[in-house]
This record gives sequence, structure tokens and C-alpha cells, in this order.
Amino acid sequence: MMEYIKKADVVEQTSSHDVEQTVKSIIENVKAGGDDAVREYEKKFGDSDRPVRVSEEEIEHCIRTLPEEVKVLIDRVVERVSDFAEAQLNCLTPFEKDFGEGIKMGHRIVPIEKVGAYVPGGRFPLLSSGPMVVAPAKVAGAKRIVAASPANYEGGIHPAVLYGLIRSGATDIFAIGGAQAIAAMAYGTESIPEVDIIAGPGNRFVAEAKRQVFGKVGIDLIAGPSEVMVFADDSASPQKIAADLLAQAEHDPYARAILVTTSRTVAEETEKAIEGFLKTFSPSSPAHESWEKRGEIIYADSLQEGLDICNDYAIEHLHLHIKNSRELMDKLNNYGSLFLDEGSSVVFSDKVSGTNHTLPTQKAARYTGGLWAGSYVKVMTHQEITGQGIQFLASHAEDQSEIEGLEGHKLSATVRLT
Ligand SMILES: NC(=O)c1ccc[n+]([C@@H]2O[C@H](COP(=O)([O-])OP(=O)(O)OC[C@H]3O[C@@H](n4cnc5c(N)ncnc54)[C@H](O)[C@@H]3O)[C@@H](O)[C@H]2O)c1
Ligand SMILES: N[C@H](CO)Cc1c[nH]c[nH+]1
Repeated sequence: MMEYIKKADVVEQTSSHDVEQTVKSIIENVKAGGDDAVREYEKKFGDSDRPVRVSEEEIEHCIRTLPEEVKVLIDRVVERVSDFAEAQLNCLTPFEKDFGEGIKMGHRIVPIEKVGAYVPGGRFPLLSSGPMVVAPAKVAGAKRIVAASPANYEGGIHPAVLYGLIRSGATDIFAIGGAQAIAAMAYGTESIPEVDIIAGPGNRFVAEAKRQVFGKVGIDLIAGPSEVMVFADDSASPQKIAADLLAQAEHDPYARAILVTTSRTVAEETEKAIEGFLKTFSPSSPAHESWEKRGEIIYADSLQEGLDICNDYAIEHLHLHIKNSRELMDKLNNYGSLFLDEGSSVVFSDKVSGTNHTLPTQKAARYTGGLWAGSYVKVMTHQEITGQGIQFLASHAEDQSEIEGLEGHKLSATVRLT
């Protein structure tokens, strides 16, 4: 039987009642008040009173003054994320074929025109998030990519984040964040264009805002406060596990870091290692609260029980610190992204390996694997029915419409029968 060696005290959901209400009123106010409301919230939550749009001069200044070594890092991220996005998109192919005499059907892959890309930046400037959200949209062929990120650095977006947005192909950039940015992109304001889909990660307010605007616009997925689960056997290094758990815990007090292990020694040693590492972290790090309130250590008495726990948690990042972990891959069905063996640090994918780091949280991994170029396209079907195909389908439609009592449907079929 599984046993909690450390259990989370509070597993507060992203969409707690308070967050839901706060976000609801922000969305209503932005809908009614446009730019003025956005600016008010920017002052309130971000202490920013700058113009919402990032100007051409700011963009040119950023490109001119950002140190070359930083540009090299960001350029590499853009290139690798774009390459992976393109490889994935190539797996989606248009087709057309005959499904019986005179029945031609198929689908086309058509890019969504206007994308809203949210790039988080409240606590830390996440340098790869711009490329992660914008580059796949560019690869998919979006015409307009509106990006929003909080003005949290010297009155603007952090220059390295801004550079990432420019290099990835954002067409309009706004220095705004939180639920007000999501509302502005969903409903449009005097200066912020309304988009067709909003993508990108963020904190509880951002994730909840995306949930609430869904329907008015499309969204990629719920990608809220970071989560990681390490599944380890007795071959694992507690030091490495501890570091991997804290790497995600430090994102947000609401982040969740969980160890599942078949070894009691690994469980105990990892807990000690985490406590040791936390003493070296800055007192203001969100990792302290995250680990204290939401961290978990679970003992599993067999490999199979551990796998069941992994599938049940449907976590954002699932990291297997297990020898020959590739052999377990087919037994795992619910995760945002999978990391095989201890060498595959989640941090590599957070930054630069190339898979998208915008990943499902709060069990959204039960139905999605995260943001990808395919999130930015529509798979649209079509058909062309002629000759024999009309005879066959009209006769079927007549009979079925008769049972359904739909006279108009029957008529539409009958008028085609000769
Ligand atoms: N799941 C993923 O794919 C993924 C990827 C990267 C980052 N993340 C997550 O993104 C998040 C980044 O969070 P962040 O806060 O640093 O930046 P953020 O940009 O997501 O949010 C900052 C904004 O939140 C708003 N806000 C803050 N406190 C508020 C309050 N009390 N009421 C209303 N609005 C408020 C403000 O407008 C602020 O600008 C973290 O939770 C991190 O774990 C998730
Ligand atoms: N761990 C985040 C996804 O939950 C992504 C990220 C970006 N930079 C650092 N981390």
C-alpha cells in the first residue's frame, strides 16, 4: 500500500473561489473600461504606469543594447524550439481520399489567424517562455501574434524576454500581465487587438483568466503553477532528486513538487537533502512555501504501484530517476512531458532542449500534452459528393431523417435523388 511520508497541507486549486471572483471582476472591468481599466490594474498589481504598447523605439533599443552573449542564448532557444515545433507540425498532414464511389473527403490544416501569447514575468523573467509560446505560432503560420508580458523590469518587459518575443515573431507587444492582459486580448481594447486564441503559461490568476475567457476565444490549455513528480527507485541519487524538485518548487508558492519512490532510504535522504538545500536558498524564494505546504513524498511498495500513482497524479513534468526507465514509457499515460533517466533534467527542457515548456497542470495532462504548433492550427474537413455518392448518401439520409422526424433534412436529400 502507498504511504505518504510527507503530505501536502494545502492543495489549493488554481480556481479557488477567491481567485475565481477576483479574475471575474477584472475581466468584467476590462471589458467595460478597456485601456483605462487595464492601466488601473497594471498600477495596482504591477506598479506600472507606462504606456501599454511596447514602442518601435523600445524594440530598436532592446536589439541595439542587449549584450551579444544574451542574444546568443535567446537565438539558440528560438532556433531549437522552432525546429521541434516544425518537426511536430510536419506530423499533421492534409489529405483527401475516396470513401466510396463519388464520395471524396479530406481535411486541410489551416493556421489560426490572430494569436495572443501570454509570457509570464511576475516573479522571474522566464527567458524561454516568449519563444515557447510565440515561435510555434509563427511556425504554424499565424498572421498576427500579439504578445503580453508584465512590465516588471525598470518600467518595461525584461530586455531578454522582449528580445525573445521579437526574435520569435511577435507582431504586437504589450507590457501588461495577469488577468487584465488575458481579458484585454480576449475582448480587445482601444489599443490591444482582440485575438482568436490565447496561449501561454502563468500563475493562478492567469490560468483562471484563460479558463474564464474560453469560449469567447480559444485557449491552448490550463498551464498554471509548475508541477514536478520524480519517480525513483533505490538506484537514484537523493541529491539530484532534491535539486530537481526544488527547481520547480521555486517558481511559485503554489508550485507542487512530489517524490514517489520504492525506496524508504531514498525518501528519507531526499527529504534531508531538500532541507539542506533550502537553507542555502534566499529566504524570499517561493520554494520554501511550496515545499513546506505542497511538497509530498510518497512511498510505493512496488514499481506497479508507483506507476499507478504517476498516472493518477497526471503531473506536468514526470521525471523517472530509474535505471532503464525507457522500458516504463508505455505504461505511463498521463503526464505533460516525460523525462527518462536522471540525466534528462527538466531544467534542460524549461530552457532550451526544444520541447515546449508550456505544459498542463492540475491534471490537465489527462487530456492534453501541452502547447505545440498543432495548438495554433485548425484541422478542417471538407467533402465533394457526386454521381453514385449522391444516390447512396441521399437514400441513407432520407431513411434516417424519416426516423428522426426531420422533414427539412429529408427534403434536402430527396431533391438530389433522380
Ligand atoms: N505550466 C507551465 O507550463 C508553466 C510554464 C512556465 C511558468 N509557469 C508558471 O507561471 C507562473 C509565473 O507566475 P508569476 O506570478 O511570476 O508571473 P505571471 O506573469 O504569471 O503573473 C504575474 C501577474 O499576476 C497578476 N497578479 C499578481 N498578484 C495578483 C493578485 N493578488 N490579484 C490579481 N492579480 C495578481 C499581476 O498582474 C502580475 O503582473 C508560475 O506559477 C510558474 O510556475 C507555468
Ligand atoms: N518550469 C516551467 C514550466 O512549468 C518552465 C520554465 C521556464 N523557465 C524555467 N522554468
